[in-house]
Amino acid sequence: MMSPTILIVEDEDTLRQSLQRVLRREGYQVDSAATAEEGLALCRATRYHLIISDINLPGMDGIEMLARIRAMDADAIFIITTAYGALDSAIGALRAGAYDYLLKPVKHDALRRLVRTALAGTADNRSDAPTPDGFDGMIGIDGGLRHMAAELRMVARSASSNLLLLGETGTGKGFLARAIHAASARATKPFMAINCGAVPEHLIESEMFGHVKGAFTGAVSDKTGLFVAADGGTLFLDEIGDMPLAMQVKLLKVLEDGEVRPLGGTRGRKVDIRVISATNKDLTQAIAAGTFRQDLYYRINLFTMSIPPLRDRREDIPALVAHYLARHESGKTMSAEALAKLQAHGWPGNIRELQNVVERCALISQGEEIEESDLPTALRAGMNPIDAQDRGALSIEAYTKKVILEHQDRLSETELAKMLGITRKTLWEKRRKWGLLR
Ligand SMILES: Nc1ncnc2c1ncn2[C@@H]1O[C@H](COP(=O)(O)OP(=O)(O)OP(=O)(O)O)[C@@H](O)[C@H]1O
Repeated sequence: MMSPTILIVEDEDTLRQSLQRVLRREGYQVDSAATAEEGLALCRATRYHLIISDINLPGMDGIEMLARIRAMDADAIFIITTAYGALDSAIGALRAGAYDYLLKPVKHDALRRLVRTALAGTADNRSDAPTPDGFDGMIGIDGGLRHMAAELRMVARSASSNLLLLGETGTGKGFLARAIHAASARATKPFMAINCGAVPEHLIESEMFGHVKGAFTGAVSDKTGLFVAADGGTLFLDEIGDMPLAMQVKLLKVLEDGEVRPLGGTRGRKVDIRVISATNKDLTQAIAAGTFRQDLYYRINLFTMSIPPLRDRREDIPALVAHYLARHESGKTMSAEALAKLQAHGWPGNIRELQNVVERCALISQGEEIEESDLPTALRAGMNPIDAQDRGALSIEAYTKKVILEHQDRLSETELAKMLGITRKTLWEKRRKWGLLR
């Protein structure tokens, strides 16, 4: 079998030569060019499987060259090299169809690995067969998440860019992180997760980086940290906004160096990790308030994706309900009236809340069909209605008044107070102020 052909376009002589040497040693046929114009000329004569190019070149830049080569050969795979400070242009390259990017200074290990993954299955028989798409079965990918579909595929393809997922609680940030991992070239390697808000501060460091025996009281044996356990794969940092500042500094250092050292250990270890972080906090506000480091923020969010709350993707509710009912294996279905109620609900707890409601209904309903009367009281009573989202337009006071007037006939004072998130005493005081005492 003919070995794959690679073209390197790099204006820095020593770098170009070293990249060429590393890849030749791997058995590839490698040509090189010092400018985009020269690279284009070579591409007219030879079809390369893979092109590795710097973005910043004298004359025509790497992205322009990418577009021109693409026009001649739609199958060529591009890897872009870029300095950390110019990551924006790497994102531009990914959007223009580059397979992935490598940060300068290019690490030989990372280069070998990425080239191998990029060429896997393409060597010598570049086919038109579509690659399997890890998102095909995901609920909402053709519905309320369809605006994210293209971006998701791009993010999965670029297996090394760190990603930040934003969304309210229960919108599926953890679910999406897993899906992205599973659809990426890292799929055969581990996916590890940690909730930065749930692990006590003094344990986070050893959870993430591990420790050696005797590092602190209670460290009775060596412990492997998540970074090492996830090597080659994906690390999911949930609630990153809750990470203590001291830990943020340490995390930043690991992300910069690609090396972790266990607590009490003397030697570092290289790791290759994609970090997917998630938060329901406004990190820019946290940065302004001094509780989140800006430099870490830049490291973790090469890409940002916002997952819409369930109330903004009501079209997905029937499919989600069907999914959770099928999983319950009771054969029960949801009546049209009950489904209508579910679609009118505001779902402050998003998909997780929906899942709980459906599972509970499947358990308690008597008949084959889940009726409106099987739904939780709060939901039937129209608490947290979908139009609660309009409250943003009202002042809190006006909203509170509206809720009291709308619901006081069928709710007790305790239920009303709970719905408004205030105490009964506060509710009474507001009633008195507005002359609404019962
Ligand atoms: N597209 C989807 N299809 C099916 N189930 C989903 C989908 N998205 C999320 N879920 C389910 O919804 C539940 C909540 O998702 P997940 O735990 O990922 O939310 P989250 O945003 O990470 O929440 P939190 O911020 O509270 O940790 C999970 O049980 C998950 O399996």
